Amino acid sequence: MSSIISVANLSKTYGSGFKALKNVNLDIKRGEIFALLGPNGAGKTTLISIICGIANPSEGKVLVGGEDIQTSYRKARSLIGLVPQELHTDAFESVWATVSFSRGLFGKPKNPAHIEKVLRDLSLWDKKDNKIITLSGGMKRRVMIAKALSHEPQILFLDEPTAGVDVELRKGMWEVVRGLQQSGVTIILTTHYIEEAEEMADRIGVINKGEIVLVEDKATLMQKLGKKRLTLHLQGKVTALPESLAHYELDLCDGGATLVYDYDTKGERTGITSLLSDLRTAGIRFNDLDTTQSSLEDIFVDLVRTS
Ligand SMILES: Nc1ncnc2c1ncn2[C@@H]1O[C@H](COP(=O)(O)OP(=O)(O)OP(=O)(O)O)[C@@H](O)[C@H]1O
Repeated sequence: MSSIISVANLSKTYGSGFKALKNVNLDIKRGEIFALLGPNGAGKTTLISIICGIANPSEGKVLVGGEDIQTSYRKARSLIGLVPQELHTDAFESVWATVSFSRGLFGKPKNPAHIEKVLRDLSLWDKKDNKIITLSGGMKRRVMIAKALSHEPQILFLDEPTAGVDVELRKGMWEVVRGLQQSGVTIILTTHYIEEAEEMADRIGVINKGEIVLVEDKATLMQKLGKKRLTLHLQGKVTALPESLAHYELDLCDGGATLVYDYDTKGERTGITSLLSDLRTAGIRFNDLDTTQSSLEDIFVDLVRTS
């Protein structure tokens, strides 16, 4: 997959002297869903604003579809649709007028067939004549996406697309975003919901204190950084573990009814085979066992803490 966005050596120092971005390098592949994760104040909005040409970098370069966002702003910007967190629009306008107006801002000729397609894709067609003020919160968010898609961009930025919406609406939004990807749009989303990144993203980038601390395929990330936990359900309760098992750093839980062993999936050896053999030697038997993989949330918290 080729890069549709290329960010090189990007830094941003605000007038206050605060360094919000420090030498960021990032490539976004055409057609992917990329999730940018980071705690509050990490620099997500600053990064997106620079890529979209809303803010100027202090150093570095951004290419969008091969166009420099500073020297070829109009061309680069026309490739991007930006869905901000808040809807800035006239509450008394109709859905159709609002979305058509957004297209006009990019100097594109009228294309009612495209606007109709966007509204149908977002299940807003039957609301096209409704005033924005009469729409539910979920519909308003979809209007924001429709506005961002009105000028046929190849890239869509979604800044916290599902912040504060209920679980059902969130899942509906995920469907919409997947559909957009299938239609060929590259999607970059910022989110505080780890579950959202886990569910949606092809790749994940983690930003912390203005630095990109990790960019990885989601599946590789989960595998590489994920720890696994083996839980053994013991036949009888055990009050203390023999010295011979000390190096496994086992935890006795549930009043001695279960034994928990954390192991690294990265390691050449998990230690499971020898653990089971040593348990047998120690006379500790179990009825059942299960393993669980650490979630992206565990990985993220670890990364942000240690970086
Ligand atoms: N205009 C500005 N002048 C000075 N500092 C700023 C300005 N805008 C943002 N900052 C600072 O830069 C840092 C990064 O802000 P940014 O909004 O990019 O973070 P974020 O990752 O988007 O956070 P959030 O998740 O809370 O939206 C913050 O510490 C913020 O206070």
